Amino acid sequence: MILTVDVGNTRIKAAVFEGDTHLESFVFDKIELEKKIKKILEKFETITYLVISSVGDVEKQSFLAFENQVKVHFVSHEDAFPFVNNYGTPKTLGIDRMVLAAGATLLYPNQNRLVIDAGTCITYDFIDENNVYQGGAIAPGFRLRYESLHQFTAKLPLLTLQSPESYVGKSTSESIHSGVVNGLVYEIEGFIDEYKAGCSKIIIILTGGDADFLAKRLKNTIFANSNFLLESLNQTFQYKIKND
Ligand SMILES: Nc1ncnc2c1ncn2[C@@H]1O[C@H](COP(=O)(O)OP(=O)(O)O)[C@@H](O)[C@H]1O
Ligand SMILES: CC(C)(COP(=O)(O)O)[C@@H](O)C(=O)NCCC(=O)O
Ligand SMILES: [K+]
Repeated sequence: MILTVDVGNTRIKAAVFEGDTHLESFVFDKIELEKKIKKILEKFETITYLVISSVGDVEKQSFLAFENQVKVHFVSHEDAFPFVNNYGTPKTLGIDRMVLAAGATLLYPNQNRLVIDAGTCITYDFIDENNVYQGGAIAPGFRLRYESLHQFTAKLPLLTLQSPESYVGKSTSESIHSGVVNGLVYEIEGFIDEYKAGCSKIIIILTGGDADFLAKRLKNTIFANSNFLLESLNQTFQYKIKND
């Protein structure tokens, strides 16, 4: 049994797997990390591995504290990955993006794949039909957009995510919601159209904390799975074990 943990820039997600079976998921903040992991390990006594993908600023020691109970593995650029990496700066490619690309490669073999992860940032990752990771894009996510409008202006209030009534905002609040939500939806649609124009067939996977909110608002029918990173982490680790 494996406990996978994804440390993002907003929050921590974790899931327990037995082989390919996803048993339970958890979401928590950085300050609760050790307490939550301890509880999960108590609940699932047969967990043997703790597998971590981290792009956030959590101390490794918080995980190493469990080394007397389980084997601890931090996914790194040195691990075996099932794709050829054609990124110009492979060492700076986010480990979460590597894991998403690995999951897409293993779960949807030999086809063009675009993974869109809507979290703190919106990341786009393209793996072509020859299993070559080609790159993608990084853009601000919802919260970063709302916060930057407030932070870098004198007059704009800080709002939280809300569906706009229309693309024509009739007040300051409506204008902000339209700009942030419709803007991001149009941006994602634009990228999808661009990728679709560039390849005959492509599978698109949408994940991250805002995947469900976005999926409802996108014209394109795409596969939304908010657990895709954790499932990919499980697949990536199994691949590493077989290929080391
Ligand atoms: N309970 C929640 N707490 C915080 N963010 C949430 C929650 N539910 C949904 N979200 C949305 O998910 C986003 C974070 O997504 P996530 O994929 O967890 O980010 P990251 O991997 O960068 O930490 C937030 O910006 C927010 O819009
Ligand atoms: C782009 C990211 C900040 C996304 O983080 P997230 O939204 O998942 O918290 C992360 O993948 C990262 O730190 N990347 C390094 C730069 C790169 O991928 O090229
Ligand atoms: K992301």
